Amino acid sequence: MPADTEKRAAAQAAAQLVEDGMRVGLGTGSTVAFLLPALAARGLRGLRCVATSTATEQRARELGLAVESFDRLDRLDIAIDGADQVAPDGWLVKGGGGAHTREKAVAVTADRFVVIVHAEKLVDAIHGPVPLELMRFGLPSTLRRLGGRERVRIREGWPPSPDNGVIADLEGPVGDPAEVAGRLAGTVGVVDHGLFAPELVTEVIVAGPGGVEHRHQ
Ligand SMILES: O=C(CO)[C@H](O)[C@H](O)COP(=O)(O)O
Repeated sequence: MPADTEKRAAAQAAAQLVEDGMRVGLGTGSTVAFLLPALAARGLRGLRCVATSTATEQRARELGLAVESFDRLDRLDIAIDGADQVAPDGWLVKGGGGAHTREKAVAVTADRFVVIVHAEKLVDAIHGPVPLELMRFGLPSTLRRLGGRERVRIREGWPPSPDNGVIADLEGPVGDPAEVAGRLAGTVGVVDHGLFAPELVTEVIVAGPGGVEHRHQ
């Protein structure tokens, strides 16, 4: 199956998990772009959605999905999002689209966090680049404490948007994701990082040449 066919298949499977009246977190990216029409096509009643990026919000609204501010909801029934890497131990890398801080905030709010990927996202072990969101204030200091510019590459052509701070990537091997995630979380100036721990994830839906597989964590 070509990647887009697989992305669509994973997205359609996830759309089936949503029921009338649910509060739904909508992720960001090209796989989620297939989720939004699949969800809209279900014609569910009383959905209340929050979006992890302005791009997702705009597209969801165009499709007639009711998107509200995340300021108004403190619990979600389900959140559905893509990923850049999925490791066998359940660790994820997210943030290829620079939305990982919002995506994590939405994921932790949901009773059920469902990840939708095509088979190429499966990796043997988590590796760099790991997306970062950094405060603009004191950026040189944060970069130095993270290991300098050989270790952290600021994404070119990503000016600060209403959605994000400074988006960068931590390069090189990751080793133990839990250790790296802890170190990044403890680094002043790092808003958040794209490592998602297995405990955050309820289910990964993987679409590959053999069909769609639901992996429960
Ligand atoms: O984390 C993300 C955006 O910040 C995306 O979910 C991730 O990059 C996967 O994107 P795609 O579905 O386009 O491969």
